[in-house]
Amino acid sequence: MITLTIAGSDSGGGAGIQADIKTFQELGVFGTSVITALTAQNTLGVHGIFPTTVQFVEAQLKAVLEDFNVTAIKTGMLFNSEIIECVAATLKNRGLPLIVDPVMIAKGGASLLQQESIQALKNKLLPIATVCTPNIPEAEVISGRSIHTEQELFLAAQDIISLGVQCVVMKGGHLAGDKAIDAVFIKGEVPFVLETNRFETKHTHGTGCTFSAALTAEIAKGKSLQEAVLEAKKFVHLAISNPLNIGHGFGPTNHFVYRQLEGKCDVVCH
Ligand SMILES: Nc1ncnc2c1ncn2[C@@H]1O[C@H](COP(=O)(O)OP(=O)(O)OP(=O)(O)O)[C@@H](O)[C@H]1O
Ligand SMILES: Cc1ncc(COP(=O)(O)O)c(N)n1
Repeated sequence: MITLTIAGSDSGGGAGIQADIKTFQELGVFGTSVITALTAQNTLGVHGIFPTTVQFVEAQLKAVLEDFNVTAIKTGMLFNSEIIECVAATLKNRGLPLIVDPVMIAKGGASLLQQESIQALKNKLLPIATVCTPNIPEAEVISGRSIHTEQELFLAAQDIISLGVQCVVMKGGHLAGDKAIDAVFIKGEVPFVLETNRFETKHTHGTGCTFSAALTAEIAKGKSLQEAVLEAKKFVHLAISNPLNIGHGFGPTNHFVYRQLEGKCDVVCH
């Protein structure tokens, strides 16, 4: 199986392209990449961003797609509307599963998507996406709705589905409480929730990238959306709850442990 990630490079290795490729590797799929920006980044923050030109994003896309039989694609940091439009135009009509992680702001506060690009994300990329995996602040920006109640969460998910997405995973990692709860909405099906204990740690750099990369790998292997989100939740939970404790700030998660523990992890699904 061959997967493609279209995202930014994280020199610190915890998020972005590096997190995606490590996750692909651990889940037994071959990862290819299109780099949309270089970031000078470590566990203390983003110290600089050097975006790729749209021409070179296009060249990378062409090189990968011409040669490899890619089975699933994910996007992460896309940085500007030119890059979003180029990615959308290239992937349109290819009929490949597309997982869009609508990365907007890094945990340390750096902007990874220019404000004026939200419209391109909504109008060009999400209409061709299979799955969208926003956290709550990202879901609020996309839906234009503030989310404080279950009803508002449901309505925001419906708004995103109405853009053309088949499945929305609302990630609850940033919410308070002793559980880490994600709500899964699949078009035409009853929504469900995936729940684990919340692990108390500051080492959650790249959790969203890791989750969406695991989801992409499982979809590439032919799993159903339900099976793929469950496996991705297990992967990210094990990665968070077995921290590596590296770096001086908000450290990366542990991409090795899933295979060591043969994916054994308690996730409640209801
Ligand atoms: N402390 C935690 N313990 C257990 N699971 C967690 C914790 N924090 C996040 N998760 C899980 O990690 C996954 C990613 O969620 P999160 O909300 O952190 O995404 P994100 O905000 O997009 O991440 P990022 O900040 O890396 O972009 C979800 O399945 C979420 O429930
Ligand atoms: C290149 C890149 N992509 C994504 C993130 C988001 O991850 P986080 O929110 O954990 O900082 C990041 N920091 N850098």
